[in-house]
Amino acid sequence: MNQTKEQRILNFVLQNAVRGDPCSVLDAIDKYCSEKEWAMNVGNEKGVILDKTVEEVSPSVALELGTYCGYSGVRIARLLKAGARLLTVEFNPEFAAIAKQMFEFAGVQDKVRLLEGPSEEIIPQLKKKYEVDTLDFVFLDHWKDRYAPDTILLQECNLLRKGSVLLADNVIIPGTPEFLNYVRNNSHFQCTNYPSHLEYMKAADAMEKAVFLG
Ligand SMILES: O=C(NCCCCCn1ccnc1)c1cc(-c2ccc(F)cc2)cc(O)c1O
Ligand SMILES: [Mg+2]
Repeated sequence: MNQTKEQRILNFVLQNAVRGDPCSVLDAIDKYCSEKEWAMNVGNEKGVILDKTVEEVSPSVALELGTYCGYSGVRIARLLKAGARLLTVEFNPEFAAIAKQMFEFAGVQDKVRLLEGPSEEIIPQLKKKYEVDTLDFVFLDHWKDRYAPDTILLQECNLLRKGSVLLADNVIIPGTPEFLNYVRNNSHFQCTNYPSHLEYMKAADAMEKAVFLG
């Protein structure tokens, strides 16, 4: 049976990175996806914006929507303080299986909980089933037309508190117009745009930070 691109990425990591070293995992994925096959990881340029935001927030409970191969999950988890945790949501079972192995190889599996399924089903379960009170940090990187409805759903489920930070990938390409309009015209959010580039490409992209004001 032919391998998928995501399996090829994982195999490259298993053969070229160092088990238990998250940075070597990130470097291996970036090397493979810039030299061999493009893939939709947040990448190293936007990854630095993600790092700085996570370090600023120093979240106890973080949520990621859109796990893919686990690149941004490893990126976030490697920066979490002792006892802090990342919940990451992936709809695609093949991607989830790859990401699970990626987290284990990187040695961050104890900090990360991978939740398989549609975000609109999982978000309403976070409080009771996953023992979440409120979310300190949310990284949005899933279907671009789900960013806005899921941001509304997070508020409806009382998962945001004064100061909760949302960081959205791809607000230029593929683009998230509905989300940008929603948070930028909403007095309950304080927004900041971070211009960057599409992962592994020269095309312009950007990230948007939206701080919930309560
Ligand atoms: O579609 C993206 N991500 C969502 C993938 C499916 C999520 C499934 N899921 C997980 C949880 N709930 C649902 C994405 C796309 C691109 C891109 C950019 C240019 C181009 F020409 C082609 C593609 C770049 C990204 O950085 C992206 O993130
Ligand atoms: Mg993305």
